[in-house]
Amino acid sequence: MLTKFTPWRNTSFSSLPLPLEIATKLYVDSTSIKTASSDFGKLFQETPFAVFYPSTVSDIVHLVKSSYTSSSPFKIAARGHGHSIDGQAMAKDGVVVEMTSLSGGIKVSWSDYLGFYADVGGEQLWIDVLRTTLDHGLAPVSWTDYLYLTIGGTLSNAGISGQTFLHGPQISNVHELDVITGKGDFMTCSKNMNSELFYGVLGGLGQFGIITRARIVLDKAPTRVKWVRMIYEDFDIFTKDQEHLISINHGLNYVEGSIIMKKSPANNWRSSFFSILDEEKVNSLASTCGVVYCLEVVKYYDEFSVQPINEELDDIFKDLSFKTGFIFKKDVSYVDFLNRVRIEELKLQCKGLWDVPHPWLNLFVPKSGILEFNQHVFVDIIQKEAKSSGPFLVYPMKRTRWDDRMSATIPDEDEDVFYTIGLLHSARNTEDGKIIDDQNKKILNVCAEIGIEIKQYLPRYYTTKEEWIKHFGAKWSLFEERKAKYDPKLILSPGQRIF
Ligand SMILES: Cc1cc2nc3c(=O)[nH]c(=O)nc-3n(C[C@H](O)[C@H](O)[C@H](O)COP(=O)(O)OP(=O)(O)OC[C@H]3O[C@@H](n4cnc5c(N)ncnc54)[C@H](O)[C@@H]3O)c2cc1C
Repeated sequence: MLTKFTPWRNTSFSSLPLPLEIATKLYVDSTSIKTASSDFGKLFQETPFAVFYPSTVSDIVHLVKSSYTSSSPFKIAARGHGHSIDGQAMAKDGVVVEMTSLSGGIKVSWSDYLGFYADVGGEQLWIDVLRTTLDHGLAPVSWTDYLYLTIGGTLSNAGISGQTFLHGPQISNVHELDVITGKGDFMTCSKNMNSELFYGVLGGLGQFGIITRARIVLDKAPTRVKWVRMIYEDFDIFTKDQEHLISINHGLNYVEGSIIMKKSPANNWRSSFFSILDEEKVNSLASTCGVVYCLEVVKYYDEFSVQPINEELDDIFKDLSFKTGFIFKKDVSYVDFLNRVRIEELKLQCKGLWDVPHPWLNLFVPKSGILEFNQHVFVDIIQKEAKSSGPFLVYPMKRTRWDDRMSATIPDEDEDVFYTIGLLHSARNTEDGKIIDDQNKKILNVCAEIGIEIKQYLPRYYTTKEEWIKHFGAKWSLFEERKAKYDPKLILSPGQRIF
């Protein structure tokens, strides 16, 4: 049965014939609209016409088909956990699909061909994937630092963390996807089936379809981790050691790094790793030096294993050149390590400091430009201007772990190594947020002036089509072709502001 959904605000919807079961899942109440008009960034607002709460995947198929077949198609944005920075999951005057109202579940299986894998609803949070797979002694291999993000949200970008150098980003660890295209077609895709859609969607910023299921690679889960941080005074030596660590076989499971300076102390909302005394020691060195660099590594192990884990680590660390006396070790459960940011989030939430503006800048920097980046950005801008306490991340990854057929873009350079930078600012208020945003733009300009060919990760500062074309580089024409094929009416993920 068809019904006319009669909205109170937008006449373009009033003539839309929607099946009754779809119309009744569209909400225009102030709470739904307010949530869908805002995100983690707290910098940007865009009001949708309605919010859609699907119960099934076919509800979304009907919704997208209704838009696609309409003479005046409306925009549709899948919203995962809304942890974007400025409106990427919003749809001005369109419909926001609250993916988390689905319950696609998490199912662990095994096949001769794939080994262990999990079929996971696109709306699921990574923390729930972790908990469910651990019940089977298994876990995904590639993570983000924070686990309260959805499968669909991170696979639309890349999904990176300290494991990326070893396993590639999360998009490199997917066997298969179910996707609803911008025409409302439900398609299963993989490397061997509808492969163009598969590669397009992974890192595709939501432009080609809505992910409703992902088949994710699993491996045996460890139970514990050795978690170690080392301090460096010299950026060149710090990055050489990082690159050495990601080059050795059978070495570490996780390699990251960060910048510590007076205004950006050793403990921050990413984790309270250091004890009070150790933190004082590191912060005091940072005050003296102006800026120091913190290498962060992890080695997984099993509590019942006979493997001599400490000796193994000592063997790896003997080749490193961190400052003598500045190595700090912890031994924690695998879950506590992976879920480390949540612990800090809850503390900040109690103090009212989590729901504040987050003018983040995430970049991929070619290896050839990383030393200059340190001088011109970390030292000359971040340290001198001291506008926020960060945290500020810097760690290397390997090009060979990324699949160039996917939409995600990384720096164009022959070197296998490139760096990820995360300037994860929190601002006290909107005014501060704007000041930090201006600093981010200055950083982008400085990189352009000195010729560092960066790529924005979680891109948010492109305002023209030319900038997007430059961002995708050689991939742009394929990106455009895929858009014309899978979302010809430009319905999906308008908040990315590409088309
Ligand atoms: C505290 C914090 C820590 C973070 N740490 C990391 C990190 O370590 N590594 C990392 O890589 N990223 C990290 N991020 C960034 C994060 O991965 C992205 O912002 C991601 O998009 C957020 O997921 P979400 O579910 O909130 O997506 P949303 O913000 O809801 O959506 C993001 C984009 O994906 C689209 N989308 C959402 N669901 C789907 C779907 N099912 N199908 C198709 N498109 C969809 C949306 O339309 C939108 O364009 C972090 C973010 C936060 C807030």
